[in-house]
Amino acid sequence: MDHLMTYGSQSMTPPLKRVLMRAPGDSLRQAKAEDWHYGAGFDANRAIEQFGVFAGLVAASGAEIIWIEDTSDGLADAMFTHDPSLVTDKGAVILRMGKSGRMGEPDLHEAAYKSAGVPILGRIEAPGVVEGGDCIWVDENTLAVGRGVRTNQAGIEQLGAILAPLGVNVLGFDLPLGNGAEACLHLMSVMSPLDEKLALVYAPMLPVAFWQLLKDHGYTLVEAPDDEFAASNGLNLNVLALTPGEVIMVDGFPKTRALMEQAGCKVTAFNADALCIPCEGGPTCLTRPVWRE
Ligand SMILES: NC(=O)NCCC[C@H](N)C(=O)O
Repeated sequence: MDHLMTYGSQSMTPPLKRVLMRAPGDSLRQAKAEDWHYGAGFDANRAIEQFGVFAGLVAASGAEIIWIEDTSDGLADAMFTHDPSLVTDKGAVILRMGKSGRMGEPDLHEAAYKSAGVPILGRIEAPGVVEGGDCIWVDENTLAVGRGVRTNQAGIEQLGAILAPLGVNVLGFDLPLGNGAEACLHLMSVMSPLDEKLALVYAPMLPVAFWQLLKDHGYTLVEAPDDEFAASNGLNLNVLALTPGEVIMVDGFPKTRALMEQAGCKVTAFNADALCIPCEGGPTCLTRPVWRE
């Protein structure tokens, strides 16, 4: 069981020990912005450089990176490894994507887990869809799941059935439509865990029952400012905890940074104006934690 213990992640802030990532390469270079809903500022070569800086920060934290290779498979969004799978203390769940261009990604994750010795606990099947960005561990027995454009009720029910034997309660919360069906809006677009009971939120878009659940669990909520949420396409809110209270954010949002620092966090920022902001995914989205402990 020894090396098999090198997975498990039912909370989102303990030290990141192992993480699944995919460096963008030719698939991103070949991507047409309009096909992928990438916005102004998209520049594949600069995005690739910025990803390199981000991966350096993750590696410097001591986390082991399991790499999925970009084999020019045309899966431009596959750098956002947070979304096609979820890892529990008993193994990985292979998800099913709500964005049609991403349907090929879960198979890449399944293959990566097989070679890394991480068991596959289950798989979301049609008509269910669930994306990892919609899943938030409120505590190790409670998984909140956003019901929206990327995740549907059938998927939430399947996930609930897969996780019930682990004693995990899966709770669905309705998301707003936001900027429309083509845009990326996950539950994690409106909340990032920073420490065990500390989270950065964009309060106006939080599902009320989810906000109540966080309060009932004793969370302190740091509220991101409207202007930086708007200016960043929501990416000021997408913050990766490397360890409790030590986080990586996208550079350029000083008010959000100061609020996290006032709440006791150590913040590192990297420039992602060609990567995260146009491609609609931040530091959490670029990582699929496989082992946190
Ligand atoms: N967890 C996340 O928020 N992932 C971001 C994914 C961005 C990607 N362009 C997408 O639309 O799926």
